[in-house]
Amino acid sequence: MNATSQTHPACLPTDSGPVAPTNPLLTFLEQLQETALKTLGPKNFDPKLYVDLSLKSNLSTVQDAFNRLPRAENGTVSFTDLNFFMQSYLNGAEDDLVYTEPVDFSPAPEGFLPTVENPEVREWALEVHWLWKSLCRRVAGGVLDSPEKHTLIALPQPVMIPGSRFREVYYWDSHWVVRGLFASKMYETAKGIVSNLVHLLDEFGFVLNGARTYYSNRSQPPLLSSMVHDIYIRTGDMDLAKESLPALVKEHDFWNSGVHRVVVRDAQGHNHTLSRYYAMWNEPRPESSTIDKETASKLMNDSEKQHLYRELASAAETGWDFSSRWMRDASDLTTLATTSIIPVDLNTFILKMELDIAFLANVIGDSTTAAHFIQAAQARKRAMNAIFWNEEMGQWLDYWLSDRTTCKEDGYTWEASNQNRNVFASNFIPLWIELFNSDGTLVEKVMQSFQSSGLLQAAGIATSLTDTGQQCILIKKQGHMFVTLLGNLPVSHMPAMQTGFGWSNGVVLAFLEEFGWPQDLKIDC
Ligand SMILES: OC[C@H]1O[C@H](O[C@H]2O[C@H](CO)[C@@H](O)[C@H](O)[C@H]2O)[C@H](O)[C@@H](O)[C@@H]1O
Repeated sequence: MNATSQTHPACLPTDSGPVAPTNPLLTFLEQLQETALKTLGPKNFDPKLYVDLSLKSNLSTVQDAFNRLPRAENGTVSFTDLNFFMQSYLNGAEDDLVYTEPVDFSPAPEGFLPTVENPEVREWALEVHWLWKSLCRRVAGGVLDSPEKHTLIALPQPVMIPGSRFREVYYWDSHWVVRGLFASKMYETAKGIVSNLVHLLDEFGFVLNGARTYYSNRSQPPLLSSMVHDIYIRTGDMDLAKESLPALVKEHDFWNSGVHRVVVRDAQGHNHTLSRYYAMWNEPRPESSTIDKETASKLMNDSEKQHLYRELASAAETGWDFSSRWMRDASDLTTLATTSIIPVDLNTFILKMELDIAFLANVIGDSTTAAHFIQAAQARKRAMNAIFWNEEMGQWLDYWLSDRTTCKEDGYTWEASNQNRNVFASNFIPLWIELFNSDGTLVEKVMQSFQSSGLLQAAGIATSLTDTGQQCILIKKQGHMFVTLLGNLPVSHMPAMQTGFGWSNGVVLAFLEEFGWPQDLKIDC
C-alpha cells in the first residue's frame, strides 16, 4: 500500500477505529461484576476476579438464575444471595489452570549460573529457580471441552503465569520467563511457551496481550521472534524455527498494516513507514472496567469516553500501563493519547523481528524471505534515524502524531517540535540492536546521554523522570529486589520487582546469567 491510499482513523474527528467482537460469556460476567461491585462496595474490589470465573452450567441456565436473584429497588443483590449464586453456578478463578511439574525441572541444574560465586547469592538464585515449580500450570480439561464457559484460552503446552491476580500467560512477560528458563536449563519448557504463543498467533492473527478472551482486542510488545531466535541459538532446534517462521511473518504483517501502520514524510520529502500501538477496543477493559469507568467519569460525552477507553486499552498494549509517556498532561490520565504516538521501543522490537525473521529464514534455506526482511530492517533503521533520532540529545525520541492540523489523508509530515523531548528508558532501547550498537561512536554518545539523563538510579533505571503514581516509575521499596538491565537485554519496564512473579523471576535469573553478581551489590530481600 502506498502512503496516498491510507486514511488514518486518528485523522478523523471521532473514534472510528476497529473494535474486536466480544462474546456472550464476557457480557454476562461484566453484569455480574457490576452487581458484585454494588453488593460489596469499591474497597478492595478487583474487577478482574469476575471476568476470570468460569461457568458450571451453560450460559443460559446461569443467566436465568442470575436474573431471578432478588434485587432491591436500586438493583442491589444481598451478600448472601450473591454468594450462594456464585458458589452454585461458577467455578473459582483459579480452577481453569492446574499445577503441573515442569518436565525439565532439576533441583540443582548442571552448569547453573557458573559466574555467580557468592554463596549467599547462589542460594538465593536457587530459591528463585525453584519458584518455577509454583508458577507452572497446564490448562484444565474443562477448558478444552467447553471453551464457551471460560474466558481462559486453551493452550497446548504448560504455561508459566506471572502469579497473584495474573492467572494467565502474558505476551511480553514470556520473553523474560524464557530468558530465565535458559538460566535454569529448562529448554523444553521454554519451547512450550513459544509454541503456545505461536498457537495464539495462528488462531487470532496476532499474539494476544494475554491468554484470555478479554485480551483479544490487543497485543503487547512483540518479542516472540527474539524468543524463537534465542531458543534456536541455544538448542539448534530446526523444527521450532520452521514452525515459527510463517507465524512470525504473520505477526510482522499485523504490526505493519491497518491502524498500526503510520507513514511520516521527513524533512527531505522521503516517506517512512513505522508502527504504533492501537487497541481494537473502545469500551472499558473488562478486567479493569470499574477503574476505567471511574477514570472516564469526568468526561462529558460518550464519544470522548470511547476515545479514552481506546487510549487506555492501547496503553495496556504497550506494557507500560500506565506511564506519563502516553499522556499529554502527566497529571491527568484522561489525556492519554497512546495511539497518537509512534514509540521508539515498539519500532525497535519490530526491527529486531525483521532481523530475526531474516536469520530464521536463512537457517531453513529460504534466502528470498531473508533478503526481503533484511531490506525491511534497513528501511526501518533509516526511518528510526529520520523520525526519532535527536542529535542534540543523543537519544531516539518518541514521535507525536500531532493534532489534526498536520494530519492529512496521505500521512503525516515530520516536524522537529513533535519529537517528545522527555526522557524515557525506551529512548535508549535501539542500542539493544546490532544495527545500531555496532557503531562505536554512536554507542559512546548515547551512553553519555544515558548517564546524564537522570534515569540511572542507585538500584536501577527509572522508566521516566515523572512520578505519576502509576506503576511505571522507579519505586524503592524495602523488601523488593531491584535489578535493571541495559546492554544485551532491553531495559525492564518496571525496575522494582519482587521475585516470585513470573517475569521478574526470569529477569533475575537472566541478569545473573548474563552479568554475574557485581561485588558491591547487596541483596535486599
Ligand atoms: O489488570 C490490568 C492490566 O494488567 C496487565 O498489565 C500489567 O501486568 C502484566 C502482567 O504481568 C504486564 O505484562 C504489564 O506490563 C503490566 O502493566 C495487562 O497486561 C493489561 O492489559 C491489563 O489491562
